[in-house]
Amino acid sequence: MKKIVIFGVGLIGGSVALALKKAGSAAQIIGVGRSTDSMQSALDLGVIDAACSDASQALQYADMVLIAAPVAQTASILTSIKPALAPSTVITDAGSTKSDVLACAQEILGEQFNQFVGGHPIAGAEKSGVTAATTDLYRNKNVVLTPTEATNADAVQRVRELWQLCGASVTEMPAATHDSIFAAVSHLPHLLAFALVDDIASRQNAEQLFGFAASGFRDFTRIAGSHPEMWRDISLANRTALLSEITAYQDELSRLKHMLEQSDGDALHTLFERASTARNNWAKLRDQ
Ligand SMILES: NC(=O)c1ccc[n+]([C@@H]2O[C@H](COP(=O)([O-])OP(=O)(O)OC[C@H]3O[C@@H](n4cnc5c(N)ncnc54)[C@H](O)[C@@H]3O)[C@@H](O)[C@H]2O)c1
Ligand SMILES: O=C(O)C(=O)C[C@]1(C(=O)O)C=C[C@@H](O)C=C1
Repeated sequence: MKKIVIFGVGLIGGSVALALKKAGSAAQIIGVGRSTDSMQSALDLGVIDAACSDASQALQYADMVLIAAPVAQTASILTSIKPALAPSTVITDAGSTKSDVLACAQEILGEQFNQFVGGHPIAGAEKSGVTAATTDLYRNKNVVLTPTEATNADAVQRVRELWQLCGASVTEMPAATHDSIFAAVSHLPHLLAFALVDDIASRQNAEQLFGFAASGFRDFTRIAGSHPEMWRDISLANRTALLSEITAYQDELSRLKHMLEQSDGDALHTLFERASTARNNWAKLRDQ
């Protein structure tokens, strides 16, 4: 790869750039951003080789385009790319939702939709911006690709190689499967953390409550410090799957509430034991 253009040089896009540099890739890395300040930071930190404010100019001789901006920005970015998109350029993205991104790519790219490979690195943080980017963010992490029947196999292979160069393992699945999985294990947990912190913060004695909150609260709510725009976009894009997950969680809470109302210690113990075993098994497998 000789040239990659990254739209959105924040935590995710910046970490791809740093990982490519660490892997010794000779690719020229061009950043296209929304704010001149963040592009200047990306240049100052040596994350990108050059910043460009004109999409057509940035795309000249590009082998690959990576969109790493909030998912609701996908349409305007693809629209800006389309007039200058050569048949040999592969476009991919890092968005946390996939059905919306693919629908948007199909509509905007038309016949060139076969050059688009949906992607999602399953790695991140509650921090955002290029200053949070790290070289090893993707090392030993999963990346999901969501090619369709229309997707060019060579394009998929090139995106696979990009993430492998960043140290990740690549899996493929349909976009709808992706969105239902991540509604359950990523999007719902973020909403729960935001909701809990918002509830505590809006109480009259919030200062007192926060004053005594400790590591349990910190672990449960770390992700409530995440980027509001990013999570607004994810929530709306994956609204249907997320609504089902909220209902399932409300049902579980209702069962728990009933056990408490009945002072049913056996039922509570059984539930906690089941959850504790599942959580510990998951952590063991993950840390292997
Ligand atoms: N943060 C995570 O944990 C995580 C993990 C996996 C995937 N993602 C996905 O990756 C994408 C980027 O997230 P992030 O955490 O890097 O966010 P970020 O806020 O750190 O970076 C996003 C960057 O995109 C820029 N941007 C916004 N609109 C743009 C536009 N129209 N054109 C060009 N640049 C634009 C912003 O200025 C910012 O620099 C999102 O789609 C998110 O869903 C995030
Ligand atoms: O570690 C975090 O802070 C994250 O939220 C990362 C996380 C997640 O695991 O839910 C968040 C969103 C992404 O799309 C992928 C990963």
